[in-house]
Amino acid sequence: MSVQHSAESLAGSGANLHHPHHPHPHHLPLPHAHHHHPHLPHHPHLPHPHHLPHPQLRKEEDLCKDGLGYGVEEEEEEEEDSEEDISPAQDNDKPKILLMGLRRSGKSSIQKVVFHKMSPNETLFLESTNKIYKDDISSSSFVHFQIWDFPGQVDFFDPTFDYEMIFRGTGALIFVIDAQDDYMEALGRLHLTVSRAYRVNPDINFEVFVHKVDGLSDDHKIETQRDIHQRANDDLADAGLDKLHLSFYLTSIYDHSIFEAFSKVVQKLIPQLPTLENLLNIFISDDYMEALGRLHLTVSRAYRVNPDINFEVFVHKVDGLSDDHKIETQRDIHQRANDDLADAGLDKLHLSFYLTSIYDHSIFEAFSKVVQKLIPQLPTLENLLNIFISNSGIEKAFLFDVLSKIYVATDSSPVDMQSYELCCDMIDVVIDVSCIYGLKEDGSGTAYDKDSLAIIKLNNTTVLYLKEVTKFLALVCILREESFEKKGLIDYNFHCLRKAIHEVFEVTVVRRSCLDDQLDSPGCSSSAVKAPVLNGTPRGRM
Ligand SMILES: Nc1nc2c(ncn2[C@@H]2O[C@H](COP(=O)(O)OP(=O)(O)OP(=O)(O)O)[C@@H](O)[C@H]2O)c(=O)[nH]1
Repeated sequence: MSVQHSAESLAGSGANLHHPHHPHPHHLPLPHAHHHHPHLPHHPHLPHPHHLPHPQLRKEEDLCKDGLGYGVEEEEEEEEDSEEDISPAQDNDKPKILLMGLRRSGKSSIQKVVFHKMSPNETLFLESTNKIYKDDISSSSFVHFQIWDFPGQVDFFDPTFDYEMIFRGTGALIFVIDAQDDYMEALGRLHLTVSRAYRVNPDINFEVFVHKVDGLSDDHKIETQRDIHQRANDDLADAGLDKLHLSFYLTSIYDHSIFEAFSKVVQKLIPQLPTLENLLNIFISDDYMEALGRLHLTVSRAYRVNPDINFEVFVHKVDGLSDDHKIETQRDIHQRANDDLADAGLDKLHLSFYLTSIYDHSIFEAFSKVVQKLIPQLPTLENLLNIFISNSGIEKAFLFDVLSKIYVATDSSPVDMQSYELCCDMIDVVIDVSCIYGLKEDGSGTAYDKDSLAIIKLNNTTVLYLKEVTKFLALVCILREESFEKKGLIDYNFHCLRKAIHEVFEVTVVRRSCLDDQLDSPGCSSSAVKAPVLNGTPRGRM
């Protein structure tokens, strides 16, 4: 099928094309869509409830003396033993985190996404909270604490609302401000809330989440945070509360920022944190020490049997490390592994290192490089792509394996991660749309075939162009809008490129079938074959 996106329908989608780190807020789950992205990671710093039993949600004694709306949300999942768990003494042992802010600012969404595995899109259907909702995270998380989600319309002047009692046992107060809305009212409310809370308990950590920033441009985000920061602190200074410290975070449930912000809030409540950090450092180094021993054993043995193997080391799961820590870890592993090889007299054995994570594109990038080393036709493909782009006014061209999204070849200009990600996203969009709208009524047909073609114009005068090359490969290019005016030329050049790529692979087929014939003859060692079986061409024996 062919997927021809009109400029209008996708203009403005910009770089928001389903980036794994920035899923589009309105990207609702689509039926039959094949998403090849990794799902959003759960923040590495915070033990995530996914792996743990569902948190116990408890009904507790009403906080107000009568039913004026500040009672505790009743939960159907009440546990039998909840009575004994909810003794005030135990309550007091656990730090309490309050979630406050105006109505619809996103408090319940934050709590559900971070602690209850709710997908961000599902929060669109959350109903307004009208009672204080207490969520005990103790049974589901390493860190014991309670989150109290307040209804937006909480009224401090209501005599039935015992805010003194609440603030006395509070470790952190998170005030959520909707950055997509007019925030003047929220600022007034923030001031009222924190000043009252501070007078009752000056030890509370005051945390301000400038929330829903997914809807704002980068500049706008910074400007909003600066403005809110300034105004909130001015209000405090005017009230003589200069000592009251507010921390600010830009957050959104549609990316990692909410996990990151919550991690910081929780970390401040853990007195053992410095000790924990030290322990973790030791554990990490302990861990890879054993792995290094294993690596050495494996590669040295393999090398002795077949010195032609490419040895590729993935320093993996680096999403949990800071940038500095990543580099340092890679450097250290590199150094130690090579020292071990030198000690064993194996200086000639070359190891390549990659920092990888399944939660971003690094794993695809690394695999692309690994696979490229195994493609004997690579220099030819690279040359062909160079000729193609220079004659067609194209900035960057990738030859992608559609299924795995690894690129088997690209022109010789440097690869920047953003362009690569953009092209990966385009493949996902095309395959998703084809799966949903491109198959025949009876479900037959394939999402990717010889007619597959897509053109997406972004709002920054960039054009993405995808076209089928072989049954498994697609050409994905990035070009400027001006260059796209010569579409006829691009199409013609593409036609020549496609033909040339087919020829390259056909030659290989012929060579391989000769080789196979030789291998079939007795006395031939299969270790002579280094090139992998390639599905470069739709025809022939591969
Ligand atoms: N774009 C965007 N929308 C969000 C985000 N967080 C929450 N929302 C949306 O904001 C709306 C209100 O969210 P709620 O969590 O119900 O807000 P609340 O503060 O608990 O509201 P009350 O219970 O009335 O106090 C929902 O439609 C959410 O989908 C965010 O990070 N980005």
